[in-house]
Amino acid sequence: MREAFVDRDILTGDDEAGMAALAAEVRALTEAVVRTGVASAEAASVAAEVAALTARLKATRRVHPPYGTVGESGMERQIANPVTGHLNPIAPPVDFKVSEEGIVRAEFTLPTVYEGPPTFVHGGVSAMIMDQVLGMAAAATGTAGMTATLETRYRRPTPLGVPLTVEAKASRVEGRKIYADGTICGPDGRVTVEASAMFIAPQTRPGA
Ligand SMILES: CCCCCCCCCCCCCCCC(=O)SCCNC(=O)CCNC(=O)[C@H](O)C(C)(C)COP(=O)(O)OP(=O)(O)OC[C@H]1O[C@@H](n2cnc3c(N)ncnc32)[C@H](O)[C@@H]1OP(=O)(O)O
Repeated sequence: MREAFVDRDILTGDDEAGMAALAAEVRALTEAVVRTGVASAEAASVAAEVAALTARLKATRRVHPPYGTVGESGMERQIANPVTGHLNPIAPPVDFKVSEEGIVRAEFTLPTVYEGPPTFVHGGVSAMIMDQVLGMAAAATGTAGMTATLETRYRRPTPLGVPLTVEAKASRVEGRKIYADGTICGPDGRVTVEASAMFIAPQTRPGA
């Protein structure tokens, strides 16, 4: 456990930018895959090319995904995070800002690859984004924790392909427990998802 938190390569500058550019292309590839109308022979041909590219990347392999340098808020180092990580092709990615008041906020748009019900965002994807924003709001209190509970209330379907806003703030800290609430809103400002979570700070901070 300790090793997983500590032994990380740190990427900076051109190295981080180069990997982020690769992830962006793979993200575009993923969206192209779910929407392509090419015939099966062309799909098979592309699959062979992608397999060759995968083999090139696997030629050198890190034990764990790398970290970036710690940014202003101290939350940006997980550059392979599945919500915020610019190095992770499955991350939208969502770029959060943390205000001095501890409000964590972002605007983002989700493409077709995140579809659940037709034309709408998959509920599990919304929950993942809420877990992240609520966890960051908890961490903004100065005490980061592991998600112990996460309750999502889906008020309306969340549309794909249009600008959404997500926002969260911690409501209280009770010993090792940090409580936070947040929302996702559609372009009309109406709430589509509400969520509340409780985080528990580890007894011994991982890596400490
Ligand atoms: C500015 C700073 C920069 C920092 C920079 C980094 C920040 C960057 C932010 C990233 C944001 C990422 C956001 C995603 C975060 C995940 O996704 S975490 C992954 C999902 N969560 C997990 O895997 C957690 C798995 N569970 C566990 O590891 C352990 O059960 C926990 C949650 C750590 C608690 O274990 P524990 O410390 O042994 O807890 P324990 O001592 O038994 O109980 C303590 C208290 O909590 C209660 N409790 C324990 N578990 C639960 C539960 N599940 N439900 C309700 N109550 C519970 C107990 O009843 C007890 O209550 P009291 O008796 O004290 O009233």
